[in-house]
Amino acid sequence: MAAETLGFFQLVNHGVPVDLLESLKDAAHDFFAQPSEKKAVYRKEVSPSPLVKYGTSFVPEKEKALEWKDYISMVYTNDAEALQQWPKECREVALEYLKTSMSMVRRLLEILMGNLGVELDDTKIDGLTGMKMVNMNFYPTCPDPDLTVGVGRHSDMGTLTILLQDGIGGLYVKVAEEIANIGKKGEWVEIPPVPGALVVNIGDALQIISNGKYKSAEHRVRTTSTKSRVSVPIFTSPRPSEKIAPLPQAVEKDGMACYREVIFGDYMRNFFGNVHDGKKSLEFAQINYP
Ligand SMILES: O=C(O)CCC(=O)C(=O)O
Ligand SMILES: [Fe+2]
Repeated sequence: MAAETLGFFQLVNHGVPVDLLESLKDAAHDFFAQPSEKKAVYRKEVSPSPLVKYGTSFVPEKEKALEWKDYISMVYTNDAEALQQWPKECREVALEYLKTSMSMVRRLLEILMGNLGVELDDTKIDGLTGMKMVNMNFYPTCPDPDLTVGVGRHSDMGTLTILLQDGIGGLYVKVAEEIANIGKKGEWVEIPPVPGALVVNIGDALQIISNGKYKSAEHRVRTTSTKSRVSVPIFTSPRPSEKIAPLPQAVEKDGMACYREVIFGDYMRNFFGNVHDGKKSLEFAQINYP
């Protein structure tokens, strides 16, 4: 199963209308096509809303070279605040996308958790996906793609990420070294754009909670010189106040816990406090037995 190996898969029967996906890509282009002054009002230092942040790269203060991308991120609290505070160029489609995707996220988690012997209820769903955020990424055309990266190697921090990409391509996932039963070990494979599909990938929180049964996916994005690219991820994760740890069912089966209990807010601070460096983020929670 892809969740135990690659950590990435694509879905076509996701229940999110295909014309909504088209509208989302248009909305992303509309937002980023605005003059810089219009977008800059959402820079984190000045944003009128604590839910909305516009920026470039991942941790610009720490990076030696910035990633070739801009993004807008929109945190979900409730419908009313989203419709009031998210940028008007994209608020309606982004909210509809989030809401229609969440039933798919729930179904996926029912299956993934079910495999670990855990039955999902509303409280558990809320523990795993209490924090939700829709981002829009914009990768401008780049005169010399060999000299830049769109997004550096990383895994996502949370539980599941749902990603809409357009037809340009350039998203790569690394086939983990530990995987014995599939070819291309350690190689980067492209996640090809499939019309109407959504990409799903596993984040660090789900790796920790499953005691490593589900692997967060290391991925990166290359730039292109021909056309700008947009992508629209939904990040779901535990809330910062949530404590996360390997499930007792998984630990019992494996005979030991591979990760310690962490407060997710501490995990986030470490994640956002360092530049992208593959799956190094997980070391924060890893237990190293002598
Ligand atoms: O643009 C993409 O396809 C992926 C972006 C990504 O990995 C991220 O925003 O975490
Ligand atoms: Fe990512």
